[in-house]
Amino acid sequence: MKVIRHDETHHDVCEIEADVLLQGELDGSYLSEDNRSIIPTDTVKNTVHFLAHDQLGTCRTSFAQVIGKHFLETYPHLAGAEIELRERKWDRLSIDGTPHPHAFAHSANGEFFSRGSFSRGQAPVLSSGIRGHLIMKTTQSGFEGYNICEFTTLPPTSDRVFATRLGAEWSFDSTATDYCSADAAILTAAHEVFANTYSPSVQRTLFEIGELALARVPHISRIELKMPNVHFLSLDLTKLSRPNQNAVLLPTDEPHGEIEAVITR
Ligand SMILES: O=c1[nH]c(=O)c2[nH]c(=O)[nH]c2[nH]1
Repeated sequence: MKVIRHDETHHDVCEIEADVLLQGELDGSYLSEDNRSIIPTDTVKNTVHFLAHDQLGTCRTSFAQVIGKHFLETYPHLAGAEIELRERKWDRLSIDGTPHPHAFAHSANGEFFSRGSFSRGQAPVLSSGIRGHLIMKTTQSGFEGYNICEFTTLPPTSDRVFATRLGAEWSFDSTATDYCSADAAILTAAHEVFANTYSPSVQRTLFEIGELALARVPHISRIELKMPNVHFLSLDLTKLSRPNQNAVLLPTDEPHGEIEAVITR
C-alpha cells in the first residue's frame, strides 16, 4: 500500500497486489544446478516495493509499465515479463458532504486489475479491467422469442430482475496515456447502458455496453465482457395465500448462465 502524502493530512492511497512472471534464458536453473540466471523471487518482491516507493502514484496501469520496463532494462537475459496488478480500491469518505483528506472506505464491489505483457524489442501490451462487479436492475429486462425445443421449460417474460457480476477487460492501444480516466469512463458507460436501456437479453445489453465503451474511449482497441446471469427466482407464495407478484425472490448461485463476448473496432 502506498500513501501519497500531498501534505501532512491530505493523502491519496493506492493498494495493489502484484504478480510478476519473468521469461528468458533461465534454462540452466531448470536443467542443472546452475542458479546464476535466477533473479530470486525475494528480490522481485523487494524490487516492486522499491519501485512503489519511488514511482507508484494512483494509476495502477502506469505502475505495471514501470515494473515491466525495469525488469527488461535491468536483466539482459530476460526476454519478457507478464505483470498483473490487482487493486483494492479505497474511496475517500465524505463527512457532511465534504471529502475527507485522509479517511477512506473500502469500495468492495469488484476488483480492478491491470495487465502488462512485455516482450523485448516490442511495444508493451497493456490492458485493465474489473472482475466481480455486482449490479442489478429490478425491471426493464425481459427474455422472449428464444429457441423452443422439447427441453424448454423457461417461461418468456418482459419483466424480470436482471443481475450480473460484471467482468470486463479492455486493451489499450499504443496512443493511450490516461488509463485511470479510461477505467472510470468505461465503468460509467456500463452503468448507463445497464440502467437506462431495456434489456431484451443479457447478450444484447453486453454488446451495447461494449459498443458504448469503444465509442467513449478512443484509446481502447477491444473489450472483453463477461456477464453471468445471476438468477433471482420468484418464490411461489400461493400456498401461503399470497399471489405471485414477483415480490419475494430467492438469489441462487448455481446453476447459472455465462454470457461472454469480445467486441473490437
Ligand atoms: O438474457 C438471457 N440470455 C440467455 O441466453 C438466457 N438463457 C436463459 O435461460 N435465460 C437467459 N437470459
